[in-house]
Amino acid sequence: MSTPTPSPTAGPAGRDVAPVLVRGAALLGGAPTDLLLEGGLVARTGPGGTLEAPAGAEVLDGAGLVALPGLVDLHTHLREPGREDAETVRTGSRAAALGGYTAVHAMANTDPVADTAGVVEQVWRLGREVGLVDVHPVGAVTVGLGGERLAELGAMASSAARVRVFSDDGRCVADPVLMRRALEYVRSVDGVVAQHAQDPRLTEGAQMHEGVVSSVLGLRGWPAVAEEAVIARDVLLADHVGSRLHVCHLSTAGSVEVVRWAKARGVDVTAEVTPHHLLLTDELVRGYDPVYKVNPPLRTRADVEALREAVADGTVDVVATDHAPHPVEDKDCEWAAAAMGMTGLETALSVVQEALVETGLLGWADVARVMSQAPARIGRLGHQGRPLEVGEPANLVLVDPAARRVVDPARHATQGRNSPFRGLELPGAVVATVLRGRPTVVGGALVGDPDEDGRPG
Ligand SMILES: NC(=O)N[C@@H](CC(=O)O)C(=O)O
Repeated sequence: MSTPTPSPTAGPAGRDVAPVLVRGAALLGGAPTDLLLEGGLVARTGPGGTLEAPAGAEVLDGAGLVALPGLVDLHTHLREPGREDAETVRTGSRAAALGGYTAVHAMANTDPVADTAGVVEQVWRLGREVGLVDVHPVGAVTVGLGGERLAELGAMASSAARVRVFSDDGRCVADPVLMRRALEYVRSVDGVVAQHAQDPRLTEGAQMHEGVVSSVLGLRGWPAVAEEAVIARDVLLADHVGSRLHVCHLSTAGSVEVVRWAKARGVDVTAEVTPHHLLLTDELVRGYDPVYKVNPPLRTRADVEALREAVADGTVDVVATDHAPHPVEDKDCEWAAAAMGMTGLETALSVVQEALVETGLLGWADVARVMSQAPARIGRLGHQGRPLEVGEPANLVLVDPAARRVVDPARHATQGRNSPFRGLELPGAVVATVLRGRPTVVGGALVGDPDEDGRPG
């Protein structure tokens, strides 16, 4: 048994919460197991139906449910500070808990940009105040995401927020010299640069994937090579300077090939794919509905198949949401004017079940690997993504794999209504989420989440 690293965001949940007995949930999809959670930790485990509930314990019936470690998102846009009309740390945290997450990485493209210790500490503190998930701010690589000067990476790393993931996401760190310096710099704090791989010159004015559909629609295309060329450059740079690189939202079959080649060569690179790139294709753009407008764009069926295979064979390490909520007025407009981005926190697990579990590509233990363990390891979160064993932090999600539901964004906790899965029937439902021994979601609904007026949720 290893000792978990103390959590930098160990909030109010923990020692002072009542014990919880999870009864008979299939651990990682395996045998029914009882889990007694006490003092924020897994205190005891046993075969299903063998553990007694201590006095005052809350009992969660796990019959028919799968228990996984709490999900960790490596790529969430929470919009606060600056675009609280799109999302806040509170509304995004609610969506995350309902989606089965116990930690999220909040991207830096806020206003002001999270490029100083002050801004990352503000976001981190807001996350603690809400207390539904651990909010780990991502620090910008360059000042103002401007791509010209390195931001205060060291100050953000040594701040209370303990930033380990740095990204200009939404923009690419296009300058190779800056990218090289950033890679060299993060090494000293055991950090990682998460690159949004998009050559800006090859994608000027691009509106969708460059291919048959873009030619038919007459929309400016976004060639696959604009992503693949940057990934190829960056894995070579990371190799050259001996640093850790993470590639955000891989979207093409060619990107998979480049990452596979780099891993075979021993480059310290990890990669993520989004749920939408595992399920949807550019054919959907034919209706000009901006709900399908996203960066990187939806690609072809062949790309979707390659991405699924890449998750199955470990070339892609992580499924990350790229949850990007936008106000209705920024999405309900003509295609060319619409903002790019899709919500994802409340549907990610269901999409992964649909695209990867029901297709036989992943088992539940693999889902735990790509949605919890690997993202926690990449973000250096010692207290998340841990096995559900005695002495480990009690972060977990209970999923009902037999449930089916039609996605209705109006019922989502995120402020964003821009779900590309709306109207689709998807498998699986999050029944309960537990953060450090305290249930945040029970029966598919939030518990103990005070609203803006302080009333219990
Ligand atoms: N993924 C998206 O389509 N949008 C992201 C940033 C981005 O453009 O990557 C957002 O912040 O809205």
